[in-house]
Amino acid sequence: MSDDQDRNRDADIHEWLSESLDEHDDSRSTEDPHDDIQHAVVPARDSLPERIYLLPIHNRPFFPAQVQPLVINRERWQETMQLVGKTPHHTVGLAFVGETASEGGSHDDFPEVGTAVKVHRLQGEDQQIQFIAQGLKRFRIQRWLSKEPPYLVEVSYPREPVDAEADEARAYAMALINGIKELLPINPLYGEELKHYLNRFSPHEPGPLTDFAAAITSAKGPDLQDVLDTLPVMDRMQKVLPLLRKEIEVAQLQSEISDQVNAQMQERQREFFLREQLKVIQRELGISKDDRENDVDTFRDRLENLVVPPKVLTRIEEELDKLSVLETGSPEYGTTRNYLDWLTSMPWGVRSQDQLDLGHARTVLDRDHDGLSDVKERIIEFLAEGTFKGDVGGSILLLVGPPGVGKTSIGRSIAEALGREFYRFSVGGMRDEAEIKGHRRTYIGAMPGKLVQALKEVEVENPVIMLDEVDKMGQSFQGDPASALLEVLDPEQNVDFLDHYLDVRLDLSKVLFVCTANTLDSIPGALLDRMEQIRLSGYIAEEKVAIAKHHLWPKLLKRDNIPKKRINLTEAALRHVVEGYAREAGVRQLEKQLHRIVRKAAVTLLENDQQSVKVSVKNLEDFLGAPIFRKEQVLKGEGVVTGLAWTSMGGATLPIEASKVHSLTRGFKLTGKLGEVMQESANIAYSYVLGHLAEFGADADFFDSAFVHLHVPEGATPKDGPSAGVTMTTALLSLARHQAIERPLAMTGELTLTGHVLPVGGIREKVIAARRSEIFEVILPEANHRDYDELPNHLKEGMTVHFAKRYKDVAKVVFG
Ligand SMILES: Nc1ncnc2c1ncn2[C@@H]1O[C@H](COP(=O)(O)OP(=O)(O)OP(=O)(O)O)[C@@H](O)[C@H]1O
Repeated sequence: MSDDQDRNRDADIHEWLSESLDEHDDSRSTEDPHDDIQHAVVPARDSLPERIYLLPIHNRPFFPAQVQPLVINRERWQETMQLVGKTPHHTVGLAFVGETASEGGSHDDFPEVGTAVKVHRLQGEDQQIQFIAQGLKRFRIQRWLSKEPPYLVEVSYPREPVDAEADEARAYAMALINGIKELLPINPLYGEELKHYLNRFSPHEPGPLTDFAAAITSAKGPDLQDVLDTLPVMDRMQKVLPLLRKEIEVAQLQSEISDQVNAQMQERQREFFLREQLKVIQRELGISKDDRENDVDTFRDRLENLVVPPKVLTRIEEELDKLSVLETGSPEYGTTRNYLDWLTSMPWGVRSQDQLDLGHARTVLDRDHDGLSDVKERIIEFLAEGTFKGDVGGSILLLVGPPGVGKTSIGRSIAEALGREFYRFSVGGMRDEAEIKGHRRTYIGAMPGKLVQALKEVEVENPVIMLDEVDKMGQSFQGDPASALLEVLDPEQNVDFLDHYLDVRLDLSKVLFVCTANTLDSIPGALLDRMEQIRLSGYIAEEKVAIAKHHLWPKLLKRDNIPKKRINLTEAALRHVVEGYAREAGVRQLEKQLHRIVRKAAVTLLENDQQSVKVSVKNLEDFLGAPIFRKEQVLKGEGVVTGLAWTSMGGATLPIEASKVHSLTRGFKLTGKLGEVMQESANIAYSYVLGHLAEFGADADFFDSAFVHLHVPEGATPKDGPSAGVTMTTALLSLARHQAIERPLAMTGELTLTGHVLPVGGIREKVIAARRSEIFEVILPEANHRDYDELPNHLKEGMTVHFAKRYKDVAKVVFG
């Protein structure tokens, strides 16, 4: 309501009040329809009028001993009250019509007996009229003068006889007073006011006392009307006393209940007070209680969207309980908080949807990788299988190959093709089982293992996790590496993987594990059995050129934010880089050399303020210096033969030199850091050649007076394996026959003492290595024929391959 409205309303009431209460003396002049009646209302002898207007009341009767504010409906009773205001005595009759009577009521609802009250402090409030009613006397309706509102009646004020022995009446009166006094302390509602009234009543005048007692009970309306109706005071007291007693009982019961409630309230207040005090103390000590609340809130919030297994949930609740009793500053608090942090950071039940779309997978793989068609095909097959199974989880892929051939990059592409998160860590350097399985929480600074860390990071249960260098793990591992890795990788075991720190079971079975290794030799058999091997064997020059052109070079330029056209690397120059500076199986070295070119070119651009720089075969050495590899590096001469080796770094050409040191004594000496197996095969070669000199066209007694030295460069690189048998034999024979091998030719194969050539591993890598060294003629064991046939065409193209069953097949190719 606006202020204006407020003021209007006040003015309204004012007008009405002044009209009704103050100016009643002039009221004769008004045109009130009840004027004639009003004239009839004249004060009774003891100032009680014989004609009074009636107001119906609904809750309970009003007693003559009461003084109480009343509220009535303005619209209905305004007129009545105006008329009352115009009377000299300001008296109105209140009569109890019952709760069910309608607001206006009908004259039938009115009882015979009511109470005349004096109207004080009349006020208007919106819909209501408020006044203070001061009870005067019982009246009995004698005659109805107006049966419509404003109701007007003629009344009498009956006598109220005591009708009893004085003592008896006094006894009742005392009982009433005592009862009222009893109520006082119990029910604060009556309080001071009541005490005040009590002083005014005396046992000698029991009528008002009885009415007052009735009025303060919460008895029902009709019971109270009965009291009002009862004129003989003795009878009335007999009716009121039980009502009062009942009131006392109720009040006592109420006070008991409220005592209990109060006690609880007090306890709560006390707790609140203590907590507040604690906060103050904690604040002073620099520990805030809010930290704990924040922590608990954070942990609970995290659980909201997770599907936490019941056992884990129980553990979390236990730990939260623990947290609530620990000092926030204490080390235990820190440990528990940390633990809860991990427990609630696991992606319980959160999985990404696999995108099993072969077309998309092919696009991703082709976009990121040149060549590797067979590898890509294997991965597509693997994904196709997953499409049928509906899930690729539970498999372990193993990418084997030399460094820098794109194993990591393939792993990433698999994750991207599937739409999964990717996480990679190396197990190569790992010393301790705890790095995989976590420390027990009892250790200071305990941490969960890598797998738990991975899941926290990726926030899903089904990422692609790449474990690098699984072949290098065993070497310095405390505990059993195979069993630790199996626990992680094996679908049978990893369903409920137990990290020592987390100490609750974790399901790793939805993870797609991709391992990488350079060789298979040091991978425990139990593990190898469960892995799907995919081999990346290294690149030939053409592939490297393509990779450099399409991937490495653009990537490097982009990384340094150099526009493509400002450094122009010719294709011929690129080929030179591949052949002269980066001959390893992978492309890391190549990438490094290209990076050098970019760096140097950038300097040239800036220093000479040039728009662009051209890198061609002519000026390549300005950027990279002299080539590291030269064609003439392939050793030649009597007793020198090129072998083919296969190491974890990929395939390699391996020159073997045999030399006659002197002719004083017969003897045989080996150098070149040869492993045991290789030394044995050297001895076999020596024995074999010694026994077959004549057969292969050499002096039968050549070795009788020859101290022979066999060396395998480079001397610092450890070498082992039987596959150089054929090569060493050929080197010795070349020495004995005094015949150098003039053409580029490489060979591999194990030799038995009886001259059989046995199959060897790594045919693919070896062929690649030969091509890289620009050797296009090779001798391979006949038993490896199939391996060679399975090679992709671009590797076989332009190659001359001889397959040898026995050594004499080799000798025939080499010496004719
Ligand atoms: N076939 C390819 N096509 C395009 N880029 C390639 C290819 N092979 C390798 N690369 C790039 O060569 C670099 C080295 O590859 P990556 O790191 O994947 O090798 P890796 O086999 O994992 O090596 P390591 O065993 O040393 O970890 C990467 O930048 C990669 O993108």
